Amino acid sequence: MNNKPQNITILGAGAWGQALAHLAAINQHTVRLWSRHSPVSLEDTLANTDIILCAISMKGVRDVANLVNSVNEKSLKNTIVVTATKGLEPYTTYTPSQIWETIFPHQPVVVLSGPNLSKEIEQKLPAATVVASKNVVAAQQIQLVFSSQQFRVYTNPDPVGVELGGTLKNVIAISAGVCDGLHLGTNAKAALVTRGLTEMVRIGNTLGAKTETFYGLSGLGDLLATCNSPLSRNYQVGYQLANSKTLPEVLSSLSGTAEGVNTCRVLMEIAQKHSIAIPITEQVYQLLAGEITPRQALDKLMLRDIKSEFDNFPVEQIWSRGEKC
Ligand SMILES: NC(=O)C1=CN([C@@H]2O[C@H](COP(=O)(O)OP(=O)(O)OC[C@H]3O[C@@H](n4cnc5c(N)ncnc54)[C@H](OP(=O)(O)O)[C@@H]3O)[C@@H](O)[C@H]2O)C=CC1
Ligand SMILES: O=C(CO)COP(=O)(O)O
Repeated sequence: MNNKPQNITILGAGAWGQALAHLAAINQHTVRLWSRHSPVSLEDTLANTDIILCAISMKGVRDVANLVNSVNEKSLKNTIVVTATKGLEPYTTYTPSQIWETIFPHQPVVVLSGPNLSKEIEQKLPAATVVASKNVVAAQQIQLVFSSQQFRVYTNPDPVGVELGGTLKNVIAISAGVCDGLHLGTNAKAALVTRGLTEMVRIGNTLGAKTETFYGLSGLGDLLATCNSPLSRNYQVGYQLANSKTLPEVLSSLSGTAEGVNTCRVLMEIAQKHSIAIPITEQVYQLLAGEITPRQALDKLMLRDIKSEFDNFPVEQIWSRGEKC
């Protein structure tokens, strides 16, 4: 394993790109930060790079990946691509890593995702994350690059699960913001987040992710961070909608990207296609579309048909085993 300082190019100089640049610099790596407004060309920025890390918002990932491919295809032979975006592409429903893998089929692609609110990382507070790849060696290499006293990095062999955890929780974080904005209390919030995790697992399983990944840092961990912190932009969207702001008003005052807004639309397409029940996401979708009020969304969730808690574990099964208590 190569523990030498690496040349890292970070694509995207927003909140997350800058925080990751800080984390990489702790271990003496050479970091170049690029955005579409950079004075230095992408070609020059990518010269001799060992690692490309993408922290571009979902809407720009494909364009930027194509740009990287067009300017520097040959010299990227041994380069590891790391993706840190948390979103889904409309129409294709691809995750960011699937876009990178399609455009760079011969490069190792690593997903980096976890409970990582960039404002806390900028304050040098401790955090943990997950790096996941089909290429174990590449994931271990990225683990070495970023591990420090401030940032604890775990590997995971389920890149789709790790990526989807970070992406799907954004929609639930919007609903958690609504819950707090309406002052619905701790019981309601616990119920919402727990049932939200069930929705994440249902979608994740359909898209090929492992259930246990959603109970780790990149799933439950990130869900807890974003559903409980006013630093989360997605949480802020929900909180402010519950305080009578319109979506355009919220988005125009928000610093940075709230990916959950677009992810929610893509999830509705996926759920319809595969007949997956995602009641919380559905209410968030209707709320974002201005079709219902936060109170109406709450009523709809509370008055759904009563059912067993677990999809594949009906309560009748437990009772028939004599475990009723
Ligand atoms: N902030 C956080 O705490 C975390 C964020 N993330 C994820 O990282 C991603 C980026 O988030 P964050 O840095 O906060 O967002 P910001 O809005 O702060 O930054 C977004 C970056 O993406 C670039 N960008 C946006 N659209 C395009 C495009 N069409 N073409 C090229 N570049 C584009 C922006 O460039 P420009 O300035 O030119 O618009 C900017 O560099 C998101 O997917 C987010 O979910 C993941 C973990 C933590
Ligand atoms: O993904 C994040 C923390 O892990 C950042 O959340 P927001 O995009 O909601 O700010």
